[in-house]
Amino acid sequence: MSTDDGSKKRGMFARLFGKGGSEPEAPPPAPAQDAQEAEAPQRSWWQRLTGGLARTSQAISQGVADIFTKRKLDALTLDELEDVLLRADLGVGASSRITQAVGKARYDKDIAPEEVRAILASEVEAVLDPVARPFEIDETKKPFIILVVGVNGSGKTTTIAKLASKWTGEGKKVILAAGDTFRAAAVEQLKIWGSRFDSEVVAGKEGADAAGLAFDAINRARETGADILLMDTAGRLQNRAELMAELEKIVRVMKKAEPEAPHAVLLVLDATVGQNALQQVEIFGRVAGVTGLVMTKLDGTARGGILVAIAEAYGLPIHFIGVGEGQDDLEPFTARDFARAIAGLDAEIDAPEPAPES
Ligand SMILES: Nc1nc2c(ncn2[C@@H]2O[C@H](COP(=O)(O)OP(=O)(O)OP(=O)(O)O)[C@@H](O)[C@H]2O)c(=O)[nH]1
Repeated sequence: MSTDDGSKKRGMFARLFGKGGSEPEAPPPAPAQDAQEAEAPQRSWWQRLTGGLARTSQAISQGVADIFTKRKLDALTLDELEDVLLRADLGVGASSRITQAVGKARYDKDIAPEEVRAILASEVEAVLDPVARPFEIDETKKPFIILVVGVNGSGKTTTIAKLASKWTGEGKKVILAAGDTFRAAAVEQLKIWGSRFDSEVVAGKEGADAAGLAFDAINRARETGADILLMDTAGRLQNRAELMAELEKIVRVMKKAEPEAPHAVLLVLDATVGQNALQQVEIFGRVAGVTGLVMTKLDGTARGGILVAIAEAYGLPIHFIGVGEGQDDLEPFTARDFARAIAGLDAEIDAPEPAPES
């Protein structure tokens, strides 16, 4: 790992747990829950969500306002609307459907930008609703084994820390497996998190075989009666065949320890990579049998519509979204909130009934 990566990770660690400037080696002084409470943000989830999605919603709202203020709804304005939606990465299918729905509502008449945004929200919600699935842990499977995969820097380790913190807070016994065996610092970091959540961390030597580690971690989780095993993996580019073959091997070897393992495979996607995320879903899905998605860094992009394009293309469950680096910035995904947030609506306004066809 480069020094830059190291300081970036330490920065993330400090922000997550309020330990400004702490090195990974520092002894953990306070339980994560206390640190979290001490730092408890005053903002509600809705405020964090709308704040995180502000770049996307501003781009859409501004685009819609520029098109529809004092102009009639016609073929030209509809084309312009479709462009705004495509630029926000909503994808061809959703953008054209939304545009058609808006056209149907008021063709050749004036339409207020707010009405356009309300129609947009209801169309986006319809696409997302079938994929917005809470992440379920099957308690009959003990340990419940979760493999976390994704490209470098997508937010896997952060997501693991946030999930482990949440589940240990709910009284579950969680074991972490430091499958990023290439980076000593990643292993160190998981160990520190583990001590904060009172979770054992199974780690091998630097450069150890990640598949062997997965096998050991499953057995260790069994021996200790853990409820959940969260397995980190090294970041890998989806177009690097040898790294993807290694991931395949991890899954294969896991099945030797537990035929049904992994019970869940979470693909962590960085929203800022745009359309490349679609290819990641395709390839990780094929190699690792992804069961659900976590989309991070929606706060870092004006193209948060990518989530809609992914939902439409793959129909995979979306379990969590990340809208910031803080511990509270990862939340279960809900279609309605997301749709309203990117359309720049507040939570209460409902979409107008479409006008009857003439
Ligand atoms: N703004 C923002 N940053 C995030 C979010 N989630 C993660 N990050 C940051 O993204 C960076 C990379 O996150 P990691 O968790 O280290 O990513 P990783 O996938 O484990 O990376 P590798 O181990 O290199 O593969 C860190 O600086 C995190 O703080 C998010 O939702 N929003």
